[in-house]
Amino acid sequence: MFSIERRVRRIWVEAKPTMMSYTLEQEQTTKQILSRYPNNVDEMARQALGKKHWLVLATGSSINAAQSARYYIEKMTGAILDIREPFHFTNYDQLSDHIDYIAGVSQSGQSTSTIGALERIKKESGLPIAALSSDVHSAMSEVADLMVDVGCGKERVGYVTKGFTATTLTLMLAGLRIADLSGKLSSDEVAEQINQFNLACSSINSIIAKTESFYEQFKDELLTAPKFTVIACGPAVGTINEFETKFIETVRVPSRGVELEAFMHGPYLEVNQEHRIFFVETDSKVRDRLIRLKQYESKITPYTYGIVLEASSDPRTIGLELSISEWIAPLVLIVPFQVLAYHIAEGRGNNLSQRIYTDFGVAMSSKTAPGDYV
Ligand SMILES: O=P(O)(O)OC[C@H]1O[C@](O)(CO)[C@@H](O)[C@@H]1O
Repeated sequence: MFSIERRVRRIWVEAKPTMMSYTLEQEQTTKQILSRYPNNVDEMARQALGKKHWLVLATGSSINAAQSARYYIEKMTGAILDIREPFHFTNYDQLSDHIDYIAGVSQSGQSTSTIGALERIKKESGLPIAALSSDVHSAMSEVADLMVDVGCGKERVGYVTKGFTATTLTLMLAGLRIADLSGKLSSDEVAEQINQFNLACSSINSIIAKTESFYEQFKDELLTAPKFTVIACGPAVGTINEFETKFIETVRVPSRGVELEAFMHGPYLEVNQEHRIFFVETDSKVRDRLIRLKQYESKITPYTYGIVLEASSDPRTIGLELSISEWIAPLVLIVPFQVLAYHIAEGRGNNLSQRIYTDFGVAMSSKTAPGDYV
């Protein structure tokens, strides 16, 4: 295989993008988004300044991105983020009086459930509505007061990767800008946050390279897996939800992301010696509990693996060698799972360039228009 740098350079001459070529674009795309701070999120930050209770509506990878950014935004702003599935919200939920800010997130801007939820809110309230998308002229723009460009351009494959990191980063930066404007952070503290984002974005190609060598080493175990489980806690719960989405879309074997403590109340009972379990560790205050669980499960199945932020000498663990907080970590913790999803799927013979169920979005009216896919 060519080096990551050479593969990144080749993307621009390849006619047809793939999930992997978009994965390889992420370092450059996230660096560009970061370089546009604060202008890219300034309007949203001013709109949301002082708001205490956000309702965030999104589905698929977009809700996973919102969950990945949630704790960072909450820490930065002091606001509470109530993140919900829009279809369920529209048909069953009440619009609480406590809500004072609305954010809809749809990378395509074409998910009818997200647009429908925003339409309901517009009809029932005068709450300010921001919509984040990679297409600011998409159907979602008709209902939003403010369109926020997540800055990655259209992603023309069904299994999004760069749209996920771009959305997560844009949301996090909006949180940072609010902290900056409100005076919650000093200019030195803002610079320290930017520095951590820089470290994270600049590490993406090296995370891809590390994951590919991990994959080569454990290929046989990964390709024959009957089931994947990933366990994490805190902000990394957004990561494991996106792992689940990505593996189900591409690898297509049972895959589940489970929050640490939730795993101990039912899911532990199904573990057998064939299960493949990943543990995602950050500098969490409950990290010891995660490590204890990993030790316990490693006695039941030999197929346990780790992802940690620091370096690791354990071959079964991908050490990202990255000094960033657990709040920012979800921006890049997803990258190993994107790379594994692609290689395991292709290795199992799922040709991801061959689209399937192409009539689904139109048949079920889940999108306003057929996907603009290659
Ligand atoms: O972020 P969007 O464009 O609303 O899409 C939500 C989800 O729907 C899909 O497009 C599938 O219909 C996923 O790829 C995506 O994660």
